[in-house]
Amino acid sequence: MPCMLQLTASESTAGKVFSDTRLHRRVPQRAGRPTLLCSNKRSCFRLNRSIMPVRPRCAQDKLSANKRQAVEITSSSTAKGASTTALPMVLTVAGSDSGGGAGIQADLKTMLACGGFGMSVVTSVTAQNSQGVQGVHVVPCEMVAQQLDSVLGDLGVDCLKTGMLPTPETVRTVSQKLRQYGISKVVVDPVLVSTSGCSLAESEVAAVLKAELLPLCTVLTPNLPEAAALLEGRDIRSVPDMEQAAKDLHALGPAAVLVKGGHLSDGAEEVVDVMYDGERVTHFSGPRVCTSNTHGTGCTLSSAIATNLAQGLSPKEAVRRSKAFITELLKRSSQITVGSGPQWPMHHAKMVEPHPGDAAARSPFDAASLRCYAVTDPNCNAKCGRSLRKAVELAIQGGATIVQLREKNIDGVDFVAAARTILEIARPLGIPVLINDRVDVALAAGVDGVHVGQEDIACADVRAMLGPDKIIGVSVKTPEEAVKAMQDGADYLGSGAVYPTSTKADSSVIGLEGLRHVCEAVDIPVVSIGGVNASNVAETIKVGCAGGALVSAIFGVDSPATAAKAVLDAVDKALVERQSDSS
Ligand SMILES: Cc1ncc(COP(=O)(O)OP(=O)(O)O)c(N)n1
Ligand SMILES: Cc1nc(C(=O)O)sc1CCOP(=O)(O)O
Ligand SMILES: [Mg+2]
Repeated sequence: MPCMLQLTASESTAGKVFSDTRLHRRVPQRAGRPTLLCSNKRSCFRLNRSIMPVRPRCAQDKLSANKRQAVEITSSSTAKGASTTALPMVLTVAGSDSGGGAGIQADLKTMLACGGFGMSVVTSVTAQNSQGVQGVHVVPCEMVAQQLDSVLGDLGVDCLKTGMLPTPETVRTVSQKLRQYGISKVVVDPVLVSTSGCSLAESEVAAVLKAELLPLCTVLTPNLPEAAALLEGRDIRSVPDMEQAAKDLHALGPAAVLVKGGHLSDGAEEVVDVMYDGERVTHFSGPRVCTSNTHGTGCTLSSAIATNLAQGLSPKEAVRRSKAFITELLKRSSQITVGSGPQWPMHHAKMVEPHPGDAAARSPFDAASLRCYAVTDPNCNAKCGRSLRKAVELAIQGGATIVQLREKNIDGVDFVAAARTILEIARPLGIPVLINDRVDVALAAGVDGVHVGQEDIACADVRAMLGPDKIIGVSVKTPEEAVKAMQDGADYLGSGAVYPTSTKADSSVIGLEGLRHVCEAVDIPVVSIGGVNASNVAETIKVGCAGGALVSAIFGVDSPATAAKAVLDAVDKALVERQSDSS
């Protein structure tokens, strides 16, 4: 991984860094009188002078216009409204981690990865790396206040998060500014001690946090040691203990409390975080990711929550998404080696750059391939006295656009051999061949993909095994299953049974309405299956399908070619009608 260290003065908006030691910039002052800010790498000072207000250079620029509006609002001492810019503006008030894994640095990386415009107020400068914390330099409260004024008085904030607040005075300063600017969305990550055991806050900080900051807080995110510290050293050893702690912390003022369970040593494979919002307790579970790359997880989670809140999500939905984000980030970072100490950071770029399984990392799947989807069946072929190869040949002759080999009674060796003979027919014609259930067979035969159901190997695992370029189809019955499959890297969904079918008698019927809900929930193509034939396939196109998947209507009849042609004609006609209806 390329590592970069830049020595520079910090700029509280994080939009750019001071790169010139004699940088002069005019910034509007809240009271309406412009201020000339002079900064170099050793000092930063403010000169109040009577100079002409600066004319905005890009009057048409929306952001600039919004900034000006924010200035007008704040110059009458009111906080900027959350919707004055289209960007979710997120501010972290925290300590700097020179190692880049936690603190301000992790916060800004997270805000970027989650789609926020990250800004920063530095409360403390720490010298830190993978081995621990070597030094802490507290930023004077006047400078913390000045940074807050710079950001809140000009750019505006949709959500603010706090991290390391090293002294009681820092907590008081931040709380006072939150009240002054009327900041209504506040995430408090009560950073007290570093993972390596170094104290990051003076001992009186917990008491002042409770008295001053928690009453202003929207979501409080303590881990178990932090929750214990805020509750007079209470033992928290189980999920019921966490629930009680969340309720007791809620009584101190936050609208919601998320007690994180990562430190619970109960041997469970799942990590459960517990949230209490004054009405109900919610559990958020995710797999425990086995990795040393955990430095900065608390900062990252709280920043993700802040960015999601800034985007208008409810606290519960913001936490749910942020938990999924951190779990995925931990997985994707688990192999990264940085530094010689015990604690390695995560690499947030892993959530931005293409990853196997992301739609962006794969070549787009052509939904037109699904128009006439022929799914083989050994019983149909036996009944009609045809070999698998002959049956597929006829289906393709008639117009089948994709073939799935659903050979349930065949062993692996024969299955691979059969798949290779089908490839000989299909590949020259550009017809994709998929294997039902068996990822090993698909890999060995080199076919185009796999179709799996809810009881088969999980889609995300299939994607990890097949890589970004193979086609993966997943069977779903509900919108929830559909969204999950899409997120896990499916290219298309098979949804049914739309009508009763004796080919898979145990498949419950979802009907056309069930199919419509699935189609509406996702933006990957859906193919209908279960009792589908040339006479009813058009109905499934009307509710949003890209095609029909058929077993008996193609392979259980005298002429698979004629049957496939009738299906393809019906689908194409229905697609044209759907197109003209919508235009
Ligand atoms: C296109 C398509 N859709 C659904 C299925 C069913 O898959 P699954 O639920 O795994 O059931 P089996 O086919 O394995 O019995 C499918 N095969 N193809
Ligand atoms: C393989 C399969 N999957 C289904 C599902 O509901 O997911 S129904 C089904 C059988 C479809 O066979 P026919 O076209 O003969 O009805
Ligand atoms: Mg299956």
